[in-house]
Formats: sequence, structure tokens, C-alpha cells
Amino acid sequence: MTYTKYSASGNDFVIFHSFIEKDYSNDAIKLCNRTEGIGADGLVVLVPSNEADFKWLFYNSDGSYAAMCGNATRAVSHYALNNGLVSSNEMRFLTGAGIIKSSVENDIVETQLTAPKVIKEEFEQDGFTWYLVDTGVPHLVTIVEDLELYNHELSSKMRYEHNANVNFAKIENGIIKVRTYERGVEGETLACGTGMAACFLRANNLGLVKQSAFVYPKSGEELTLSLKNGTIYFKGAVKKVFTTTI
Ligand SMILES: N[C@@H](CCC[C@H](N)C(=O)O)C(=O)O
Repeated sequence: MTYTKYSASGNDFVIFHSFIEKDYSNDAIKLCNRTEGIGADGLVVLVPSNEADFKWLFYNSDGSYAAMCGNATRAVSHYALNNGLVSSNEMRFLTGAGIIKSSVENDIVETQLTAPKVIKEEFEQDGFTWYLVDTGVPHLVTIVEDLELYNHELSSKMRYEHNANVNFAKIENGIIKVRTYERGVEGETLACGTGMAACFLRANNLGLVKQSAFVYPKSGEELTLSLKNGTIYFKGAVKKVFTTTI
């Protein structure tokens, strides 16, 4: 079997394609293991679809299934074009959260995420003001003055109480810096696309950023998030790290 490892702003994935649609959660646990496997935050398997160019099956590194992963939408688009699974640099593919549209220009990929849904408006808990939104998967967002306020224990507690990923965001001069605790990785990752989208939406709702903004995750890589007709567009570079046959 041939596997490709990608990094999308530091959020890393093992990707392969197959004609067989089945449960790949055990493969995710083995392949994503950083000591005995390839090592990644998630596994994505591309399978055929009658409705779109292809369908994806996404798993977190602990084997849990997730409906969406923003960074993986960018990595997978690049992979599909590079492996001849699509004939054009513009494509649409089916995820657990719905259809994703994307376009690839060299290493820069822009995807249109699924329409966001607010789950819970502003509420107070443990000394922070939170907002809960589904940008394909659920995300808690709190806006802080200092990203050093990111707290692993609190994030882990909030994650289980709300069954959501947890984001701390700092907004300064119209740019957003984000730290995310991810479900299914059970720790902080270098970037989370749907998390950045949730922080961007919250900041836009509060009037702190315009319809388009630069967002920097923990890795420091630059992403552009834009809001057009109620949907979020997510743009940035991806990197194919290596391909291996095991
Ligand atoms: N890293 C992803 C999100 C992956 C799914 C998430 N961990 C969950 O289980 O909700 C992204 O870039 O959006």
C-alpha cells in the first residue's frame, strides 16, 4: 500500500486512496502513531463517489471518525490533483459534513468550507467567555489578551463537557492568532482549519476583523480566511512531505 504524508500548516495527515469503502479506524491508529507508524494528526482515505469527484473518510489519530477537517480539505485537494484522481484543479468532494469545493494553484489551496452553524451563543465558564459553533465539527472559541492563557487541563475538561474542539484566539490589528486543542488528538495541534474558521467567524461577528483576515495558528504559517455569502473560504499552502510504500 502506498501512503503519502502531508502537512497543511503543521496539521499533518496520512493520505491514500482505495476502491474499498470500509471502516479504517484501526489503520488510523497504527499509521498516525508517532513512534511506531508514519505519525500524523489524522488519516484520510479517498474512495469513489457517484455524487462528487470523490468521497473522503477522515479519522483522527486516536481512530475516531470526524465529519470535517479544514486543513485536510486543502491537503486532500492537492493529493487528488497530484495523483490524477481529478482532471481539473477545481474539484468537489464529499465529506461527512457535506460537499467541499476547492481549487489548487501549485502549493496554494483554497477550499470553501460547509456553512457554519452557531450551537451556543456567548456563555461564561471557568473565567472565560465562550462561543460554540459548528464549522464542520464543533468548536469552542474564547478570545483572550494573551495566548499564554491557553490551558491544557481546562481545554481537556471543556472538550469532554461540550464534545468540541477548544480554541484560544488573540486578535490584534485585524489579524488572528489561534491555539487549538483538538478532539481525537487530545492535545494541542500546530494548526486546526475548522478551529481557525470558528475564531475568524467569532471575531467577524464581534466586528474585530473584516470579511477577510490573516490567521496564524501555532505553527506560525499564514492562512487567509474570508466570509462570502455566509460561507467561509480557507486558503493557504500545503506541503507533500513524502510518499512511502509499506
Ligand atoms: N484538524 C482539523 C479538525 C479535525 C477534526 C477534529 N479533531 C474533531 O474531531 O472534531 C481541521 O483542520 O479542521
